[in-house]
Amino acid sequence: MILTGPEIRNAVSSGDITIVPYDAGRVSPNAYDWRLGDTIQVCDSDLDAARPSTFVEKVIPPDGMELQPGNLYLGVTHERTHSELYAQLINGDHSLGALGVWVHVSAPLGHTGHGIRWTLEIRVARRTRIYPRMTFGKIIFLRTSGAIVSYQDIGQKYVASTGIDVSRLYEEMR
Ligand SMILES: Nc1ccn([C@H]2C[C@H](O)[C@@H](COP(=O)(O)OP(=O)(O)OP(=O)(O)O)O2)c(=O)n1
Repeated sequence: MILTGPEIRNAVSSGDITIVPYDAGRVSPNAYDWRLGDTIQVCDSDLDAARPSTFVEKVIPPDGMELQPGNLYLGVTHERTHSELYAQLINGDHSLGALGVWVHVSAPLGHTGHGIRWTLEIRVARRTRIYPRMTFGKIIFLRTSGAIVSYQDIGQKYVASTGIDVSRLYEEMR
């Protein structure tokens, strides 16, 4: 079940959801409107799932950065979110989708117990200028059913994440 905006506000007040920085004005009817962070990693070369990938990190200037179709960009959310109680899903929003911007390629889920600034897998349909701290999408919170398992207790790949994570799939493929 999806949490409504008022329920997100309550959960932030009670500590069941952490959003840092938090702005109550960014709570929408069924979501929290998150922002793009200040840095982005750029990959314009071929990738191999069995090897570490190479990205170049850049600071997004205040007057914006133009993203190119065909490149893969790893961005990061401005906000860190966490909940031991609720699962989270990250997505873009219609305003961004209507510009032809994807905020993830195939990874919407944030596990219970994982406190993160989310890694974004950004692609653009057209050359598109983006800006640091712009509103970039929505995170929704879901009530779970069954015993809660915390991501940080089961030693998964990205548990120590502090920001942008490149794929660590290659570690499984050695
Ligand atoms: N766009 C995304 C999607 C997920 N995550 C974070 C939150 C999740 O709790 C964590 C793990 O996500 P997945 O389970 O989808 O990733 P993997 O299956 O690759 O990793 P693991 O084996 O650790 O579960 O990564 C993220 O930062 N950015």
